[in-house]
Amino acid sequence: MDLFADLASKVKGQNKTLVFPEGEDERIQGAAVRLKKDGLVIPVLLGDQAQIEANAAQNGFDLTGIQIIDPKTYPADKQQVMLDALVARRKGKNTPEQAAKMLEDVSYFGTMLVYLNEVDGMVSGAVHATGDTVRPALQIVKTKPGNKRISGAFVMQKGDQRLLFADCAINIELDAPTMAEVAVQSAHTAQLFGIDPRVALLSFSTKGSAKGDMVTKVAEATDLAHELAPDLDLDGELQFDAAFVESVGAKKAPESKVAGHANVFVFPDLQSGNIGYKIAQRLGGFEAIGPILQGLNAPISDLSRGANEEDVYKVSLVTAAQALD
Ligand SMILES: CC(C)(COP(=O)(O)OP(=O)(O)OC[C@H]1O[C@@H](n2cnc3c(N)ncnc32)[C@H](O)[C@@H]1OP(=O)(O)O)[C@@H](O)C(=O)NCCC(=O)NCCS
Ligand SMILES: CC(=O)OP(=O)(O)O
Repeated sequence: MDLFADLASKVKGQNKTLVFPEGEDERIQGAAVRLKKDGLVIPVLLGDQAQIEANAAQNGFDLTGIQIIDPKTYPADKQQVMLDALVARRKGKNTPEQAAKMLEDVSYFGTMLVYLNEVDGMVSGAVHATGDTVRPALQIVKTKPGNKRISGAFVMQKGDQRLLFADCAINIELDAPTMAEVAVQSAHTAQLFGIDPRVALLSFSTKGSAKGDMVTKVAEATDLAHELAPDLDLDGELQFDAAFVESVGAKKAPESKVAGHANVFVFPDLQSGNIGYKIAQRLGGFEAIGPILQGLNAPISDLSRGANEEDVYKVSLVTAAQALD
């Protein structure tokens, strides 16, 4: 079954509520209207109510039945609960005055709605940069038990081909333990999307063909990932061609079970990960779904600012499906 048909059948009728802190945006409004109409998600638009309604009217969207939360008119008792919870969560790190200021930012307000279980999840980032979207989640929701760092993956899809790339969104520099953790998280995410994971830890070197600290890091990360998940099909350090192309894998890493057959690609830093997924998307014709946040303790998803309405719709389906777990 098609990936999104599968996700849609899982979330349909489950009444998962997602907050969209960029409620004024046309792409968000268009996706919200469709998600509601299709019975897949209960959308909540967060933002300036008058602006949301004016933009919807201008763009021809009927928001009847879609809840709008305007922080300015949010009930005073609920505002107080939110502030108290944020102050308690950020104790020792932010003052009450700073917490009150943080709540003026819709990304923090939306994240607190998730944290307080007012909604099941959040989708944002069509307007805000990734750092501003995910920082509140890192500070408030934090990592799932057993995870030290969160990371961001993309499911890359073209025809029947489905691959997973990570970390393309979060960790700017990865040390070996973080890269190992991303490898294991990515294998888990791949399984959620019907990919039987064969994980390659990428480098500009294959099995010692080049030397240097960068290469050593990836080799160490591979050993650590093996320790974390001994049963996983996983190998490194591999160049992309050795990981992906069977004939090249056979030449460069003949002993490897993964080389030439990898479908989960773990990049050694964010420069290569973010550039890599955008090249596959814009030159390679792959659809890029994500970034899907891995290791976070609640379903919160970032979008690329280059996202269109369809991307918002699809990332919302992924987020609603994560909320079923
Ligand atoms: C994710 C990011 C915003 C965090 O940066 P930051 O706010 O400077 O991070 P800080 O080191 O100040 O940490 C802020 C909090 O987040 C936590 N944190 C940061 N990175 C984390 C990670 N990968 N996993 C889990 N927690 C993390 C810190 O522990 C800290 O928590 P605390 O305040 O409770 O102590 C930053 O790494 C970033 O900008 N990454 C690149 C995003 C990007 O532009 N991607 C490309 C487009 S998708
Ligand atoms: C994921 C990503 O690259 O996001 P943006 O395009 O918003 O920077």
